[in-house]
Amino acid sequence: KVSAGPDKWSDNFPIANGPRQSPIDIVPGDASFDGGLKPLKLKYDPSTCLEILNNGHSFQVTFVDDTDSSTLTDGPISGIYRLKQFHFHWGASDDKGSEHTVAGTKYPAELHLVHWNTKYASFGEAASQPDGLAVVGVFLKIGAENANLQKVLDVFDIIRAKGKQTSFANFDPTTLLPGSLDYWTYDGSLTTPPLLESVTWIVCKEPISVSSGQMAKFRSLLFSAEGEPECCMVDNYRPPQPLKGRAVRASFK
Ligand SMILES: CCCSc1c(F)c(F)c(S(=O)(=O)NC)c(F)c1F
Ligand SMILES: [Zn+2]
Repeated sequence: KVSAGPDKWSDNFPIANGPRQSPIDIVPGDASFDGGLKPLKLKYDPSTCLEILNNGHSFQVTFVDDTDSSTLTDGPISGIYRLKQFHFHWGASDDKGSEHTVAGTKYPAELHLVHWNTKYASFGEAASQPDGLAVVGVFLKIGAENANLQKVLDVFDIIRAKGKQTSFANFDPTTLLPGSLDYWTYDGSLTTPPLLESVTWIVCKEPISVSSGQMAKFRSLLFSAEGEPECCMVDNYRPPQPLKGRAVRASFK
C-alpha cells in the first residue's frame, strides 16, 4: 500500500501544522549571526557503526548508541547527544531532493545525522522532548564523485527493497562532513511522521559533492518490498514549512 504524501500527513498527525515544523527555506540575509554559538564538536567512532537498512522511506546507517563513543557536543546545544543513525533525502532528478532550501535553492540531496540527548534514557524518550534530538544536515551538490559516499552506495544492491538490511562496519561518518562546519540553527521537527517537534536543527552552509551517476544509484533503491510491484525510492523529501516567527541563527558572518 502506498503511504500518503506530505499534504495528507495532517490527517493523522495534526502536528504537521504545528509552530516548529521542518524543513524550512533558509534565507541567509534573514539569519542573525550569533557570536555565542560554539563550533560543532563531532566525535565519531567508526567501530560503533552497525548496519544499513532500507526502511521503506530512506536508507539508514545505524550506530550502537549505548555509550558516548559517537557524540555531538557544543554548537548550539548543551550536554551530550549520541549519534543514532544517518540517512538521506533525494529527488527523482538533480534539480530537487533536499528538504531545507537556501533562498529557494534546492539541492539534489540532503544528509541527516540524527543524535539524541543523553539527559533522557533512550532515543524514543528523547524524540518526544523539545530538546531531545539534534540533527546535522549536509547538502549534496552535483560535482566530483564522492569516494567516501561510494562506500555506502556499494551495498545498495543488497538493500534494494524495503525491509532489507545488511551489516555495515567501520564506517566513519566524519568522512561525509564538509571542510567548513559553519552552520545555521533553528528549532524544528522530524520531517517524516510522527513529525515530532523535538529537533534542534544544525544545517551546514557548505555542501559535499556527489556525482550525477551516484545520484542515479540513490534512485535505484525501492520504496517497495520484494514481491511487490517495483516503486523507485525518489522524492522522499518534505517541502519547506512555514517559519511561524522562528529565528534562524548563523554561526558565521
Ligand atoms: C522515530 C524516528 C526514527 S529516527 C529518524 C528518522 F528515521 C528520520 F527519517 C528522521 S527525518 O525526520 O526524516 N529527518 C530529520 C528523523 F529525524 C529521525 F529521528
Ligand atoms: Zn531526514
